Amino acid sequence: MHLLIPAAGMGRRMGSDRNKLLLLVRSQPIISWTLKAAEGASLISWIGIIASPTDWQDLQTIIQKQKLTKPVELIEGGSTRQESVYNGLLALPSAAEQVLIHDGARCLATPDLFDACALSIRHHSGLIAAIPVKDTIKVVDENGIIQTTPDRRRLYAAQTPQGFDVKLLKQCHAEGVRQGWEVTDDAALFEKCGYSVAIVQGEETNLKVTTPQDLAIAEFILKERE
Ligand SMILES: Nc1ccn([C@@H]2O[C@H](COP(=O)(O)OP(=O)(O)OP(=O)(O)O)[C@@H](O)[C@H]2O)c(=O)n1
Ligand SMILES: C[C@](O)(CO)[C@H](O)COP(=O)(O)O
Repeated sequence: MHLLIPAAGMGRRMGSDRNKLLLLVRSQPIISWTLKAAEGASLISWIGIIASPTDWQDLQTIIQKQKLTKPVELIEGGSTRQESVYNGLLALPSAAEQVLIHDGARCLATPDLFDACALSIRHHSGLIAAIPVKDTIKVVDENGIIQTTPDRRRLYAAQTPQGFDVKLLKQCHAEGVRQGWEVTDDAALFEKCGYSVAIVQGEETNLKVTTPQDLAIAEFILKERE
């Protein structure tokens, strides 16, 4: 199974002056933890890291240090996650029929979660890891006044890995460019094109390291795993 790791973000919400994926958690860059999990997944055979060329040298050093046994390629990122993933899809080896996409910033995902998604893609052309939401969610208007309270039993928080049939996802990205759709995950493009997307049980600890608080939580979770 081919895996694409979007890693070309700026980390604005982290308030960092460099790509947040190069920040250290338990003395290792965030991206190293993500790569370690991908390396540990038995069904992943190829890894593409989508990143800004300014980070390629640092990434090469990290890859070499980790002595990964799986082939790793660097692919140029875009100005949004959506653009970065599309670049990644276009750079996949021609043999790739299905793909998993996993945020570099979700460095706590386990090898088991990658494998569960890789197994499930055999039965679905689109899937995402997701977990039921724990809070009551409110939909508000532009003035911050609550409009509705959706039934929580039908609400899931989207995570990655997300897995797709490569041909279909490429079509959906191309349609997204034509229509000017701006989305925050690949499942949204699949949904907009009318394809169904299944849910694979995600992991509560599979947080996306977005803010300094997340960095502290990731530090704690990784320490607990030692
Ligand atoms: N142009 C972009 C933007 C984001 N990403 C990647 O998409 C994932 C999820 O994005 P997010 O956590 O929002 O990362 P940033 O864009 O770096 O954060 P922010 O929105 O706070 O700037 C990250 O692994 C990030 O590196 C990417 O590959 N290309
Ligand atoms: C793909 C994702 O991680 C699912 O939760 C998320 O949508 C990434 O988007 P972000 O808005 O850039 O955090």
